[in-house]
Amino acid sequence: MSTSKPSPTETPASTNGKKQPPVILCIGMAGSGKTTFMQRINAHLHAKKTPPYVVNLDPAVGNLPFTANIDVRDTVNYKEVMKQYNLGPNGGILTSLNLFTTKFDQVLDLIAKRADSVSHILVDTPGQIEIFTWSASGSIITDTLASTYPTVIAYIIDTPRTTAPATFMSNMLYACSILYKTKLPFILVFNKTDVVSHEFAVEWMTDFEKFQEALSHDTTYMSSLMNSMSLVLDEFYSHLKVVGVSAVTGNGVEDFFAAVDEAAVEYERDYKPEIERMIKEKVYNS
Ligand SMILES: Nc1nc2c(ncn2[C@@H]2O[C@H](COP(=O)(O)OP(=O)(O)OP(=O)(O)O)[C@@H](O)[C@H]2O)c(=O)[nH]1
Repeated sequence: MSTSKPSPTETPASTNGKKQPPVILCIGMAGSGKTTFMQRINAHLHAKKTPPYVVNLDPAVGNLPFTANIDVRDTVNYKEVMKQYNLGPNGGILTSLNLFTTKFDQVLDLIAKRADSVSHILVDTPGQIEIFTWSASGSIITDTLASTYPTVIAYIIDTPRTTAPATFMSNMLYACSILYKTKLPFILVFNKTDVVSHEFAVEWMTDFEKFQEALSHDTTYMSSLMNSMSLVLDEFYSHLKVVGVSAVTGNGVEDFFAAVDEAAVEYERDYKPEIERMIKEKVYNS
C-alpha cells in the first residue's frame, strides 16, 4: 500500500478541481452521545438518499449501531493492545489509535475511492478527547483529513450534565483547546435536548451577565477562577456555531446540517488558504 504525501501543487478540498464532501468529525466526552448522534445523522442522510461514508475510530465501542465503511476494530484489538503493552483501558484505547494512525494514509486512499459518490464523511471517535488536545494521533487524523476535505469538528455535549456553571465551563475549556489545536471550523452540538433544552447554554454564551449571575450561586473555590476564565471564553465563543439536537428524537438535525454547510463554506474561505500555505511550507522544507 502506498504512502501518499500531498504534492505542493495539490489544493485542499478541491484535489483535481473536484468538490470534496465535508468530513464531520464527532468529538466529545464519554457518554455525551457521539455514537447515537452518528447513528442519527447517518440515518438522516440515508433517508435523504445522500448516503455518507462512515469511519469508526473508537476501538472500544461494543456495539456499533450503524455500518462503518472503515472500522478501527478490524485492524486493532484494543484488549490485546492492553495486554501486550500492560496498559489500562484508557492507555489501551490511545495506543490502539496511535497504532492505527500509522496507517492513516490507507484510510485516506479508501475514502478517496468513494469521495465522488458520498455526501459526507462521518467519523466517530473515542470519548478520550485528550486524543485531540495533545496526542499525536489526533493531529495526524485532523491534519490529514483537513488537507483534502472540508473538515468540521462536531463537539458533542451532554446538555443535561452541563447545567452547572462549573461543568459548563470545564466542557467549554476542553472545546476551546480542541478548537485552537485543530484550527478547524467548529460546531458545538448540545445533545440530549429531549431531556434539557440548551437555551441556558446559549444565554450564558451570549449574555455575559447571565453567566456571572449563575456563577454567583456557586460557592466553591472554583468560582473566582471561573469568573476570570469566562472573560477569556468570550472571544472563543465568537468562533463557534451552536446547535441543539436530540440524537434520540432527531430534533435539530436539520439545523446541524445547515451549520455544517456554513462551516464548509468557512473552511474554503478562511481555513483552506492557511492549510495550503502550511502544506507548501512542509513540502518545501522536507
Ligand atoms: N435522552 C437522550 N439520551 C441520549 C441521547 N443521545 C445519546 N443518549 C444516551 O446517552 C448514552 C451514551 O450514548 P453514546 O452514543 O453511547 O455516547 P458516546 O459519546 O458514544 O459514548 P462513548 O463511546 O463512551 O464515548 C446512551 O445511553 C444513549 O442512549 C439523546 O439525544 N437523548
